[in-house]
Amino acid sequence: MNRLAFDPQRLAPLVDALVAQGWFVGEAFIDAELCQALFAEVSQLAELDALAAAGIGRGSEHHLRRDIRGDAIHWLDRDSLAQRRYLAAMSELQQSLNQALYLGLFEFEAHFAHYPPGSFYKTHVDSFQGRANRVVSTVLYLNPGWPADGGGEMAIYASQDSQREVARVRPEAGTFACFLSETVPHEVLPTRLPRASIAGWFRRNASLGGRIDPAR
Ligand SMILES: O=C(O)CCC(=O)C(=O)O
Ligand SMILES: [Fe+2]
Repeated sequence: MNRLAFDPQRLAPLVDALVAQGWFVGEAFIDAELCQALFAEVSQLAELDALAAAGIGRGSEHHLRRDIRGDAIHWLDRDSLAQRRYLAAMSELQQSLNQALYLGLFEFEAHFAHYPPGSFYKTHVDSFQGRANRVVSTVLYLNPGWPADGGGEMAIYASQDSQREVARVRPEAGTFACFLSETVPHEVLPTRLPRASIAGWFRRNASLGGRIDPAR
């Protein structure tokens, strides 16, 4: 379980796509065995009712809006071998992004997400307004054998035009998406089946009025 969870040869095309179009999607990108372990972990958390309803906004502005987003989450806490292996892979990706793009990324935060049937996440960008904290967003999908009529795709929209869809991503286990957090609008379309993923963000150091701005 110690080897890198993705093929390093796929890094160059990922970086090129981020530069050229602001987003990348790779199928069978993350090791299947690792995806299985992560899927088992989030499924168990859902079964135990150990996930928390996700909100929007941060700090005191954080509130639930089921009309905007309907997932339940659990922040990765390095509690399992699978989590640690995934975080090691993201750390490798962070180094490549920093070397190639001088992004100065210094931290990665991520949570499991579980979307019950009928839930969705309306079109948004991931970086909160006025805070250049999240720089690159990542999503790893965890459901094996996602059916064509399962819904729950992620729609990616053009940077300058959130009406123009440029990609639609089926949430199949192993598929990995990443995109620029501040400029790429995206949406989770209503899912018909329980949908499991890990959403994560590479962050840059940011401070607010002299206070450091912690992750999450
Ligand atoms: O699960 C996805 O496809 C995207 C999730 C997302 O946009 C988010 O958590 O900010
Ligand atoms: Fe998002």
